[in-house]
Amino acid sequence: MESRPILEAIDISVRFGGVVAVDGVSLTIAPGQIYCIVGPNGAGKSTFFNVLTGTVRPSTGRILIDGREFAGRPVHAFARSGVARKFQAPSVFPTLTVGDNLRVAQRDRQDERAIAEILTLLGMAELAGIEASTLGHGQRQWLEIGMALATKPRLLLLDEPTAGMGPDETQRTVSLIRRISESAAVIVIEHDMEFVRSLAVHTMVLHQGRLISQGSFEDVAEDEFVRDVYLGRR
Ligand SMILES: Nc1ncnc2c1ncn2[C@@H]1O[C@H](COP(=O)(O)OP(=O)(O)OP(=O)(O)O)[C@@H](O)[C@H]1O
Repeated sequence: MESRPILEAIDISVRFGGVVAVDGVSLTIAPGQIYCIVGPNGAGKSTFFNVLTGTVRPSTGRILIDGREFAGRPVHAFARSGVARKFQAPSVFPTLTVGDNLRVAQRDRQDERAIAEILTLLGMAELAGIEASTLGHGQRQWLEIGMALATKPRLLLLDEPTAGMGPDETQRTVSLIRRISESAAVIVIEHDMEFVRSLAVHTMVLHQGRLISQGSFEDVAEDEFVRDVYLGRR
């Protein structure tokens, strides 16, 4: 049975002056689903994410969370409804311990059990007491994902979570995202096609603001138009 969608983005467009950054894109995501959004630079991926998290108001289109209209509502209303985001830019507090970074990120009363669960999920239970500044790049990225999880999201948006990671860390991130999807839907923007291939989920390709292809990774990778876009022929 199909679960009820958490979020529906319907025919979203975003204009910045003369630039149409997002042009009529729709997406529906239900609990447990994972989507990947790919596309060349300037395709509109980040702007679309900004719409889904409430930081950019769409010029036209509707955002429904649990069936209620959210377009134009403030970013904290999206967060309160369970939409969380890990940014590309670092947000870890380097002088705090790993555990304290997670505690700071918790919105509600401190929940030590939830912290312990997140540390286990991240594979970083042994590192709870160390200063975040001493973490390697991959561990820091995972901690940031953990900080987003500390808000107990129902929908987690990840913007290039494997940027700067080697192949092993990238594969660990694939496993981590699969485990996260047991409790939250996940949408990932990613440039690393090996990651997208491994994750093997519903993939959406944006180009010049438009959704030009979607389906399994294999479907979109074989799409002639998508190949042309990536090879710079369009
Ligand atoms: N605040 C803004 N004001 C004006 N134009 C913007 C703004 N934000 C984005 N744009 C433009 O909108 C288009 C889409 O940009 P966006 O950052 O969403 O693409 P992207 O797919 O995330 O690219 P990248 O992979 O490089 O991050 C680009 O032409 C960009 O220059």
